[in-house]
Amino acid sequence: MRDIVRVDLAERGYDIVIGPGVIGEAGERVSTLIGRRPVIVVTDDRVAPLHLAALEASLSAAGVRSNGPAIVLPAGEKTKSFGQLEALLDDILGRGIERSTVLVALGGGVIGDLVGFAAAIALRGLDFIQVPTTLLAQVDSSVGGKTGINTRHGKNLVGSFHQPLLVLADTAALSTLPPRHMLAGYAEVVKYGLIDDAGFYQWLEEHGAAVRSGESDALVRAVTVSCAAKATIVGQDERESGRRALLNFGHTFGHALEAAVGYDDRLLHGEAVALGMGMAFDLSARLKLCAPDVPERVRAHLAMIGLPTRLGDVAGVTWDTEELLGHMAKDKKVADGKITFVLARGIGQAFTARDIDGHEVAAVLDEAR
Ligand SMILES: NC(=O)c1ccc[n+]([C@@H]2O[C@H](COP(=O)([O-])OP(=O)(O)OC[C@H]3O[C@@H](n4cnc5c(N)ncnc54)[C@H](O)[C@@H]3O)[C@@H](O)[C@H]2O)c1
Ligand SMILES: O=C(O)C(=O)C[C@@H](O)[C@H](O)[C@H](O)COP(=O)(O)O
Ligand SMILES: [Zn+2]
Repeated sequence: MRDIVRVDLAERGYDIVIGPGVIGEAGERVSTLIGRRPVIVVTDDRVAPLHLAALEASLSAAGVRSNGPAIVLPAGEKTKSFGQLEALLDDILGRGIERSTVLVALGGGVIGDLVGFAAAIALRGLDFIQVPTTLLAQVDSSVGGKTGINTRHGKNLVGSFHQPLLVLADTAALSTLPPRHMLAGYAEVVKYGLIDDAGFYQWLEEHGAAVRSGESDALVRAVTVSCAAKATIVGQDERESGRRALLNFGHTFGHALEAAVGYDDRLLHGEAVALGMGMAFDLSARLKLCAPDVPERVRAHLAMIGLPTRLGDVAGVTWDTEELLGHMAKDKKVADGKITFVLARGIGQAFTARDIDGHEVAAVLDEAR
């Protein structure tokens, strides 16, 4: 028996299949869904030696047709770029594909976001399947249809909403994930507890170490609860006109931090989110929206797990508050020149707010060092 979470979006609805060994079932599940349509698998050069053969063997054993060999891109955040998008489209289109072609994204959030965007625009829309291999991708990026790339102006500023046909989250594939990336994914897991599920947050305070170390039952539960939380929100607000903005908790600060670092390995997305969630609670406490001890309760948990909680924890970066404020002003949630913040009245009680005093935001950035 597998955990299966349904993303309920009428004709764009799909299943997320979760559990150890799901990649071994990929062939049967994909073949049932797409029949004789051809696939092109896209992955990165760290995932390819670890998990590509198993996926290809499963697809081939089930008779899934392939339109040429897998495309292997460089690993890392810098691959979410115009240059890599162009190279990917060039390779796909050079194969003389038809609209029946289905792209299969095997990898973390970088591959999923890039391949999803390529699928959205190639021939004005191909179907795609997500096979997420990082914790972050299994609990967050493979679900919900946000696809895109970074630009020199900021994070994810070019992209589209394009839902996958299916998500196959093989929790056993996380056994090869470096610990730092496991932790980065854990930040997005905690996010679901912090935004609207205090019971899940409390469970994480007790079982977070088991999730982090990859204990199968804890991991499957964390991935399933996270996917169910995201599926519910996406089902209510697919294009982020309201409630979906809660999934951006910690991201207004976090994306600015990533932009300031320049998307290199000094700061991973999940690490930026961990820092940003602490700051979102700091801002909430400064504005007397939540009790003053909540930011430290959250930081204590994130730090116990091993995530950064202060800007000083990020080695080799000098932070400039004015620069960070400039990046925050380019957030996609800016409307009428004002940033929409996701704040919280307590754990599990996030909400969106506007007209926040810029001096308070600057003070939070200054004090988070
Ligand atoms: N679309 C969304 O809703 C959404 C949500 C959250 C994050 N994101 C985006 O996701 C990206 C981050 O994704 P990520 O954290 O998965 O990073 P990533 O894709 O860069 O993967 C992290 C690293 O782990 C390697 N890797 C992947 N799977 C592995 C495995 N099983 N074993 C060993 N190594 C493995 C990768 O090659 C890479 O080096 C960011 O660009 C972020 O903006 C998107
Ligand atoms: O799915 C969403 O909605 C999210 O906000 C999930 C985030 O974790 C993710 O990082 C997302 O890519 C951020 O989106 P953006 O619209 O702020 O770029
Ligand atoms: Zn995120």
